[in-house]
Parts: sequence; structure tokens; C-alpha cells
Amino acid sequence: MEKGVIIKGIGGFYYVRTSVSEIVESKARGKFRKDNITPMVGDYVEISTDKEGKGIIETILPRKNQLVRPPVANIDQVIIVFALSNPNPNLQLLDRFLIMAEQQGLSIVICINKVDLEMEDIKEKIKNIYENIEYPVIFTSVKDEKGIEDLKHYLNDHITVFAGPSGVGKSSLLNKINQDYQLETGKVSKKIGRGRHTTRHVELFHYGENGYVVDTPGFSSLGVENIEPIDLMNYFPEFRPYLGQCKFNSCLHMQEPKCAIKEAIGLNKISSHRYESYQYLLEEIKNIPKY
Ligand SMILES: Nc1nc2c(ncn2[C@@H]2O[C@H](COP(=O)(O)OP(=O)(O)OP(=O)(O)O)[C@@H](O)[C@H]2O)c(=O)[nH]1
Ligand SMILES: [Zn+2]
Repeated sequence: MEKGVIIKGIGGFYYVRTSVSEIVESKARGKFRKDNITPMVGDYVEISTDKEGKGIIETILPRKNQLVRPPVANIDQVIIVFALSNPNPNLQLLDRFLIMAEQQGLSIVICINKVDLEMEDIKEKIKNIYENIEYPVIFTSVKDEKGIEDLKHYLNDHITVFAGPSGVGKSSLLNKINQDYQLETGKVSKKIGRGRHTTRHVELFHYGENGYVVDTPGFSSLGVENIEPIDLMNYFPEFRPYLGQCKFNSCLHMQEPKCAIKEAIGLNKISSHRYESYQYLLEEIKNIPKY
């Protein structure tokens, strides 16, 4: 038996990387289907090989987590990419990505790309809001080759997903990190492809000795359906020091009196932008019909 990672799956075949240079085309044992388990990209597996050298997945090691979009298991980290301009950064959408990542328990890095477009005001604003939380913020330009080394610094020994809206430069950044990835960039064909249901397959690209990166097709909206109103506050790291200090245990930090969160905003300990995102998302969650 050999250990490996599933780096892609196409038409019932799984490609298992077992060592630095070897990728074994494998099938899953029938028992998985019976147990209703489908191997996923990112799964750590044990394979045996048949006479022809084809792999057979015998064991799927327990998953640390699994994302639905993109469908990848065992993700350690997400790099959330936005652009300084073109498209203009929607910071409320950034907060949604952050909350999704917090909910999945991922390490988070914020990457602001296209700094060659020189939008100093918005750059300062982003720095002020997000560097004051615990998130690392890196500024990159694929065009001017800036910040790429800072980005690489986070990629060793992890499975990292690149997420963010369409057109911010995720695929361009990945190609800059390693020219061998050869991801398609800048063309709507990716989107047209999706529209025609030719699903762009998910693939782990190998980085360094033990790192992997995953590109995701951009999406511009994210639901927060499966968060309960009382849990939302936990996904704002800068709220955590104040939780439990409000007058009411059940405080949702909206209209309630003697709210520690609102006091912290008054003292500039929490940014009003983030609080607005919190309010907005809370209303959205409350208004999702329960079945
Ligand atoms: N000015 C500038 N343009 C960039 C930079 N990085 C990427 N671009 C351009 O932005 C466009 C979109 O880049 P992609 O890499 O395809 O963006 P993406 O985030 O992968 O987009 P989706 O695949 O739709 O999610 C392309 O035309 C790139 O050439 C940069 O640092 N500066
Ligand atoms: Zn409160």
C-alpha cells in the first residue's frame, strides 16, 4: 500500500500523487460506492496497484474538512483575492468570503492584487480595516511582479485555495507563482464554459515539497444560509474579546442597550465598516425562511 493525495478526478478516475514525481491513475474500490462515499480532490488515500500498474483506492483517511465550492477536502488555508481596481473591491463581499472561511476553520490570508493600478485611498482603507483584525494582508501586482514572494511565503506545506470574485487575477497570480500551472486567464471562455455545463474540473497543483494550490472560478455572491443568527458574531474575530460582556446574554448587538460591541465601535476598537457588514448579514440570515 502506498499513501498519496488525490489531485484530480475525471470520469471515475482519480489521479493520486504518491511521491514527488509519481501520479497513479486510480479507481475507487466498490465498497465506497456502497457506503455512499465519493473520493474527493484533496483526500489523503492509501492505494494498492493491480497487475497493469493501475491504482485502487483502498482507504480514504478521515477528512479534516470539505468545501462544496470548490469541491475539495482537507483545505488548510484560503487566500482571498480582491483587486484594488478593475473590478473595484466590494468590501462587504470580502467580509462574506471571510465569514465563510472562518466558518470552515481555515487560515486566512487577504491578497489585494493589481496594486499597479495605484488607488492609494482604497489601499489605505483596506489596510486600516483588515490589518487591525488578525488577518495578514498582502498587496500584489502580477503586472509589476510585486508581492509575489510574499504570497509564496504562505504556500509551503498547506493545501491552499485561491478564492475571490471573477477577474481579480487569481489564475494570473497562480501562473506567476509557477509557470507550469498554465491556467487560463482573462478570458470569458471559462465562464461560457460553465454556462454550457462543461464543468471546469478542480485540480490540486503541486507547490514546493508538500504544498498544493487550488484555483477556483470566480463567483460574485455567496450565501450564508447555514449560519444561525446567534453564531454570526463568532466569525468576526475582532468581536471575540467583547463577547459575553453585553448586558444581555442573548445580545445580537443591534438595538439592545449596554452592548459591549457597540461600545467597542464607539471607541474605534471595531471598524464601523465591519459592524455594518455584520448588521447586513444578520438581517439576511434572519430573513432566510426555515423549512
Ligand atoms: N493591471 C493588472 N491586471 C491584472 C493583474 N493580474 C491580473 N490582471 C488581469 O486581470 C484579468 C483577469 O485575470 P484572471 O487571472 O483571469 O482573473 P481570475 O480571478 O482568475 O478570474 P476568474 O477566472 O473569472 O475567476 C486579466 O486580463 C489579467 O491580465 C495585475 O496585477 N494588474
Ligand atoms: Zn451586544
